[in-house]
Amino acid sequence: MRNELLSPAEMAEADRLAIAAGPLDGYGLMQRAGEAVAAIVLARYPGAMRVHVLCGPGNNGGDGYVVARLLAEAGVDVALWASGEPRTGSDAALAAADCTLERHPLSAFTAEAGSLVVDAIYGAGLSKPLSGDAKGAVDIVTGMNLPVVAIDLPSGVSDDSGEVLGSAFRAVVTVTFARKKPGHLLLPGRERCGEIVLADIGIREEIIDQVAPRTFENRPGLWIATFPAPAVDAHKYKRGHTSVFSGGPSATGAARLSALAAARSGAGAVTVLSPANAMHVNAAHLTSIMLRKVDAVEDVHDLIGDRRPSSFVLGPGFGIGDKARDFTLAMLAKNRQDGAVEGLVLDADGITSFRNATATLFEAAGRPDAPALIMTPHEGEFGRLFADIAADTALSKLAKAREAARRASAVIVYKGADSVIASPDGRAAINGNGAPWLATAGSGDVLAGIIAGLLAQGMPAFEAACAGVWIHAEAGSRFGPGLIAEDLPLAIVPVLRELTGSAAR
Ligand SMILES: NC(=O)C1=CN([C@@H]2O[C@H](COP(=O)(O)OP(=O)(O)OC[C@H]3O[C@@H](n4cnc5c(N)ncnc54)[C@H](O)[C@@H]3O)[C@@H](O)[C@H]2O)[C@H](O)CC1
Ligand SMILES: [K+]
Repeated sequence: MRNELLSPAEMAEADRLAIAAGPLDGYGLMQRAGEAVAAIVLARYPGAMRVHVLCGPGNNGGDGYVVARLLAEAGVDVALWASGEPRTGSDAALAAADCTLERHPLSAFTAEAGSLVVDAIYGAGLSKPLSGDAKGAVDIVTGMNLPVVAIDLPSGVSDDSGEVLGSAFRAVVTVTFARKKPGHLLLPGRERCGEIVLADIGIREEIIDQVAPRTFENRPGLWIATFPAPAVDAHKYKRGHTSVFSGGPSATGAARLSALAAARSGAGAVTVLSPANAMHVNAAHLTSIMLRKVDAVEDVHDLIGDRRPSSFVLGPGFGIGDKARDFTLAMLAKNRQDGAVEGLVLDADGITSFRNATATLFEAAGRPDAPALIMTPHEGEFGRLFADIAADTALSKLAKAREAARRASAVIVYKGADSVIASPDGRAAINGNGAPWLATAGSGDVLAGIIAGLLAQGMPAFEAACAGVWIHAEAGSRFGPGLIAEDLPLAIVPVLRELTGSAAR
């Protein structure tokens, strides 16, 4: 499955390469785009009394002129509303010339109940907040609650960031071309798109390969090739050993949630590392999961020497301070080559502990052969480590995660309803299968555990993080109402079963 997302620049490049390679020229691509949208309208709304096609001045409007012409040719009652004149010689001007329907100014737009709107005002070229006639049309359509089919993107949604510039349509269906764009998945854009239909307009796979996009929709196709399946001769340590640091006596539950999730995700052995004063509390609640006392940094070294855990989780319920920093740096100082530590998932208090010591953390993570560092900040934690990036309003969530990953030499899982996973090598993925049920206490602890469990089984850090986010979201979405974090480790099992089936194929 192809999961690439195209930035506006990459889409323009694909466009240019496709036109250069032929056989379609720019107007040919536009006609294919218009045909795809008209087919959706006819299939989905066969009974629409009237279709209002709203055309802007650019090529998005050009697609709209094609749609208006094709719908009228199919016998639909079409009203055509135009905002601005296409530039002379543009593909949009050709499309407008081929569409002989009477054109009304968008500033005079009115509609009737029972009609449908095709939004072709702005697409990839949106450059500023909607105003004037475009904003007026959004207000009327939204006020009347008319169904909208958006071409490429609902006008007002940025394809780069998913931001709503001023105001935007809320579409029932958005038809986009060649590949989805980040704005289809990032919030609030995702909510404005409705169902997204991807139409093939003749931009071939080789063209996309030439553009070599580095942004992806987070779906199994992105990482299934590295998804672990136990070998026939598996024994427990061969399936990976994950260790999870516990907090003190009154903060042990988070680590156990992580540990359970790591075990469910397939790590053959999992150990909770507990301070001496919390050993009894932890022991009372653990069965298959092992327990070991770890109070000082020497204990961390001993553990790594003796038991060779391949991945760690530090942060959930751990407490903020020197101990978190010392333990983290001790792990990052190990060499991956020795087969010692593959990686560390730093979450919650583990992240916050470095708010005034970011350079030390980033340097340790950037050392060649250091274990992989995966950080899983939500918005607040992200701002603690990357205050300047967080405050930069010119950057999308995608760009923020990417810049943070590069700076920290870490895989960053920037959590939220539209989690972004970014790798220091420049790859990034946007997650789209989340559900509000996942916003529950302890949910993040489970996510950290799943990622660490996958890491322990040899999955590369970026893929493990992507897979962890997707599996966690899928389990939560399928479970639905009533979900609490305790349910999640078991709820991932059916998801894992399906994935293991597809990995074996
Ligand atoms: N890429 C492809 O393969 C294909 C894309 N198609 C369609 O083309 C649009 C992108 O067209 P473009 O002309 O670049 O941009 P727009 O039509 O979105 O915008 C036109 C123009 O409008 C001005 N503008 C933008 N925002 C505002 C605003 N808020 N207020 C006032 N004016 C604004 C600005 O000058 C823009 O340049 C893409 O989305 C597809 O639908 C093809 O037809 C098929 C192939
Ligand atoms: K549009």
